[in-house]
Amino acid sequence: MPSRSFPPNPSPNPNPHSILRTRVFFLAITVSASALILLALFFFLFYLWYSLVDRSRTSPFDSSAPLKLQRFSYRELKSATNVFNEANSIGRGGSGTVFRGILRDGKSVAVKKLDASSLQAEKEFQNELQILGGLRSPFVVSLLGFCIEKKKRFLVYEYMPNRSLQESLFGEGSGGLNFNWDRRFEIILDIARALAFLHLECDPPVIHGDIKPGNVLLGSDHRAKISDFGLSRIKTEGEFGIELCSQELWKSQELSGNLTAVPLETPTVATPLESTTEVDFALALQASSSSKNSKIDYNVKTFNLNSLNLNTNGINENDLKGIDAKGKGVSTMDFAGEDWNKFVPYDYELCSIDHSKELNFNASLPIDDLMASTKQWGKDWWWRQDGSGELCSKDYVMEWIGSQICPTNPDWEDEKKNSPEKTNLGNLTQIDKIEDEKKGSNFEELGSVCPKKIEKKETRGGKNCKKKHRKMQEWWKEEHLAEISKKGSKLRKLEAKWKKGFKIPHFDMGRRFRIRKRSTFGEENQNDCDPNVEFSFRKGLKKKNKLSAGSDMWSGDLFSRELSSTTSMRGTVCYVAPEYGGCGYLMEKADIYSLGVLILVIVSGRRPLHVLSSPMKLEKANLISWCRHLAQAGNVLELVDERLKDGFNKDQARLCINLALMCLQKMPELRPDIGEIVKILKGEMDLPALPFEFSPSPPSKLFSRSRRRPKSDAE
Ligand SMILES: Nc1ncnc2c1ncn2[C@@H]1O[C@H](COP(=O)(O)OP(=O)(O)OP(=O)(O)O)[C@@H](O)[C@H]1O
Repeated sequence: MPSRSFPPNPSPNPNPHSILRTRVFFLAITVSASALILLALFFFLFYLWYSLVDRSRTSPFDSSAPLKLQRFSYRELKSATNVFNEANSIGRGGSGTVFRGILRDGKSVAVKKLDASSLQAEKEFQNELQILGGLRSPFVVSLLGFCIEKKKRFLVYEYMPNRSLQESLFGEGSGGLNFNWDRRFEIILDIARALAFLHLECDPPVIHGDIKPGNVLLGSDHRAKISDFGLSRIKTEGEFGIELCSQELWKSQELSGNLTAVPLETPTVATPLESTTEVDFALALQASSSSKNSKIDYNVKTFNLNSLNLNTNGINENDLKGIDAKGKGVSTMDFAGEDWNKFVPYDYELCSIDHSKELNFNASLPIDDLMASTKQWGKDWWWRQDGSGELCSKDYVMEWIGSQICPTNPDWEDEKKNSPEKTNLGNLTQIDKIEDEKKGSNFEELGSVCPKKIEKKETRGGKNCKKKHRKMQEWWKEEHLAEISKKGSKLRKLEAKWKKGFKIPHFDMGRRFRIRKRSTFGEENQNDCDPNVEFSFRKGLKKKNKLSAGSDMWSGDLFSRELSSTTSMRGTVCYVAPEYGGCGYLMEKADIYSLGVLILVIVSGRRPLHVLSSPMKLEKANLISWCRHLAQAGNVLELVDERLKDGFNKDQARLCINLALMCLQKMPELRPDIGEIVKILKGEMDLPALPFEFSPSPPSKLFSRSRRRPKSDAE
């Protein structure tokens, strides 16, 4: 029988070779899969990094731009400016002196020599390099380069032969007369285009933060470019300061019972306000015509110099000694939480507190008490500044008048003799005359000399002084404070609570700011935090006066020019938006507010705050509130510069003024954005309807609050 063959049994012990092969196979798959995953991950991370870097390369952080800045040698700048010869000095700002220079290749440049050992200067230097250094636009002054020589810092700009708008409008031998309407309109459009570039074309957007005539420079063709990015900042992603800010305003309005029905979601395009309850028009006027003088200084983005590619730039790192490694050395603020009681929360109501109390008080006081009360007023200044950042331009005028009401003031007496009209009035401010006669005088002197003279006068004619003082106060009350003197008990309670340390919830997460007056580099005087220390803007003036001799020393704009350069100041008084400082966020709409003021200044040829020689004219002291009154009266064209006579385009002028009013709205959301502004100016878009408070026929109830003289009296 044939034997049955069976298939061979599989070996009970697997072939070790095949096992090895299988293992190697799986290992290879695992390794290659891991490698692939790692590669993919690496690629993803690289892509992420690249896209981030690439994004940061977009304007204004074009990484190549700062590198394009030329590093000048000190020697080169010395020879260009003839060793910084005074004769070549073309201007003086808050942080340094500007010289005209001619480079070896014959090119004209403006060389800004920043004040050594000044934090303000250091901050400006960093900001200009970081922000302006990366910007290229026909509407922005170009930064050509810089120079670092030990502690000295220089910035080199393209030269603008027609200097600043400030000088063109208000400077000695001002070209104001030759500044025709078309040129003014073009300048307004250029400034709007410049802001459009900053807000809309730059990614991330740049907020200038200090739009004013001094920062608008004119080229040989009188086309305008904006300059001075010392206070500017880059808007970082996810910022929503405006909404928060408005919420704060909303809250404060609710608190004071002055409700205006503007939902927080209100679209950016301005719409007429509807009133649900009675609108406190006087308060609105007061608050919106107020100026900001914030001492808060944490918001300005400072540039970390370490982030500069020092090697590429050839900057010696040793040159940068003295700068905080994190770029924070330039910050003047100390967010001290321990001194909360010293700080007051932000509220517009501060500005609307009845000043007549102080006035009445002063009027009935003997002279020495008068001085004491002035001191008291000074304290007020402190707490108004501190935290709230809110100062009213009327307050400035008030304080100024306070210092002027001194019968021994020779200018005042002289002027009285010279002018029968003024003699009758007996108590007029004479800035116009002083402007001519007192150039170079120190504003502080008036404040300090006057009280000394008062002492003498007390024996000679204290009665006289009191009488004049009272007259002045009565007049002032009648003319300017009547509308704000009728505050309800709510407001007074609020004021009382306020002084006791009552705090309104603040959106800035409880941060309060310790304000330090800066003296020299790295040196701060903590005593200045004492709220009992009298803060007067005169201090800033005195400090500044030593350095600068402005033709507008005695003008209304003296406030803005001088204060702008006061240490730890943000923005320029009269130009700075009401929300700036108190809320802490500087947003695009703050620039829009400043643009609104600037438009009015250009159209009217007046400074935003300008005390003139007669009380009738004093009604026009505050350009913004005067403009609002004209709008209510339906006569905005009265604001147009008299020097233009009839040589202006009425439609354009009306458009500009109404547009400015839109920009000057208290609520940032209600202000148009810069894209709309450019379109409106170009005639590509209609101006939205003006809010009802600017319309020619507001409810009669609102008018009843003001005892203002009829327009015919105005001149
Ligand atoms: N590029 C420039 N070309 C011509 N003149 C210039 C240039 N830059 C500045 N100036 C002149 O120098 C003056 C001072 O300029 P600067 O920027 O230092 O100060 P400011 O902007 O007027 O004041 P602040 O710095 O206090 O805001 C200007 O008003 C202008 O007349």
